[in-house]
Amino acid sequence: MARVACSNLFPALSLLPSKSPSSFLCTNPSLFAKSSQFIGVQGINKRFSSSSKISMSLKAGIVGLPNVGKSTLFNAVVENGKAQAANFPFCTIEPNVGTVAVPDPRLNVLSDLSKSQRTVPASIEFVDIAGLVKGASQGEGLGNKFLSNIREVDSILQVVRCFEDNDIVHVNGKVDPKSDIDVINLELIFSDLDQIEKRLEKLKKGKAKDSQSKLKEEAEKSALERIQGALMDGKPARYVALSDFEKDAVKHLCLLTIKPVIYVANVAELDLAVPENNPHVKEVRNLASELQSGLVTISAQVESELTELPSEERAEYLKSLGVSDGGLGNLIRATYNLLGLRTYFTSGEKETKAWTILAGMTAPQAAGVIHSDFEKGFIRAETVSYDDFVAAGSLAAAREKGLLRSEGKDYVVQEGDVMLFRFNV
Ligand SMILES: Nc1ncnc2c1ncn2[C@@H]1O[C@H](COP(=O)(O)OP(=O)(O)OP(=O)(O)O)[C@@H](O)[C@H]1O
Ligand SMILES: [Mg+2]
Repeated sequence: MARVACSNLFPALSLLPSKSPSSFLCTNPSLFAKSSQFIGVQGINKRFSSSSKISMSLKAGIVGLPNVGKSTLFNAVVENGKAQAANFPFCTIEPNVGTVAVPDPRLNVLSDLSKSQRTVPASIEFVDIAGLVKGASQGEGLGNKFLSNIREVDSILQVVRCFEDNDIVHVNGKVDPKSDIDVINLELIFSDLDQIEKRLEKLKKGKAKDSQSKLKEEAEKSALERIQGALMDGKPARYVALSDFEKDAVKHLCLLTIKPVIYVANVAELDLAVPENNPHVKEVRNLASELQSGLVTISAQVESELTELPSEERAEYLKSLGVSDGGLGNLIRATYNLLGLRTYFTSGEKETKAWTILAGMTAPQAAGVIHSDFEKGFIRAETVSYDDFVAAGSLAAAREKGLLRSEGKDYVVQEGDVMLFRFNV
């Protein structure tokens, strides 16, 4: 997998021209960015919530029992990741946070066609969280502190130990994915139940000031009662069908079991070529599908060793294990999709860049990801699909062939669109 240095994620900032023309056709958004306001990919979170009223942070939390390989995975996935990873439980206490570039082969194709000076991938954040043990919701191990770290992420990557190694301590004495998954899920359920109980107590007092708040409180109460029922049956909150209004009403609780999950089967290097030969992996696959969640098989150990090798030796090492790719790229992309994220591109001589949006965002909202002025002054978007861009060879050629569409403010941006925004400032 081609890895991209994280320093690429934060483009050099340039100043807005002091006298801006009233209408721009923007091929290079960073040219029009004010240095104090345009803060690269990381700034996206803020802009979504302020200008588009879409609350989004792009965090995926790495969760699991102690000593299963979470920090090892974090170090492999985050460029220059420096989390302490060692063979003893509760090695991690404070969470480690790092930015991860999302690999996307389309970027280099566009960049080559546009002869771009630089290429900037989309990114997400990974958070390496302390290990969880049975009883955490009652304060065992690192207990509630750990659970509050999970509350802050948007999706969960649950690392499940599938490698046998007598030298690596397993907190419950043996490798048993079903029991490990049950422990984690139960603790998350207990924590949610506790929170819901307290909240329902408060809601009973019914302190809503106006009819709108009253309606919202009623929706919250009804949703929480249904979720409580599911949790009592051992089912996560994400199983409960909620209307958009109800989802919004319960959002402030940041319930742990409402977050989407990917199970990460952490295997020994010898299992990487045919993971299904490992019965533990089969077990995790079955459980993941029962729990309506994704599965990615990876060897955190191999991935971390790969980062230590010079790039020319990496392919050789993977070949010796019978694979061409370790699966880290798959994990990052799966996480990106799990977060409900989509990509559109801008591509010109200066740069080709992948921009992150939420599925369903309109053209002005997508423009607002680049700069809030683009959203406020949005006029039209010139758009071509990735495939049409590649077939035509350039934006100019796509325009000549009539493949470039002029879209208005209601246009819902599609995955892989290559876009130019026309706007007033
Ligand atoms: N696939 C694997 N095969 C063999 N050993 C592994 C594998 N993955 C991780 N390990 C080893 O497991 C040990 C624990 O790893 P790590 O510190 O990453 O766990 P952790 O889940 O972060 O633990 P904690 O919860 O205590 O912070 C390390 O010695 C690491 O080298
Ligand atoms: Mg750790």
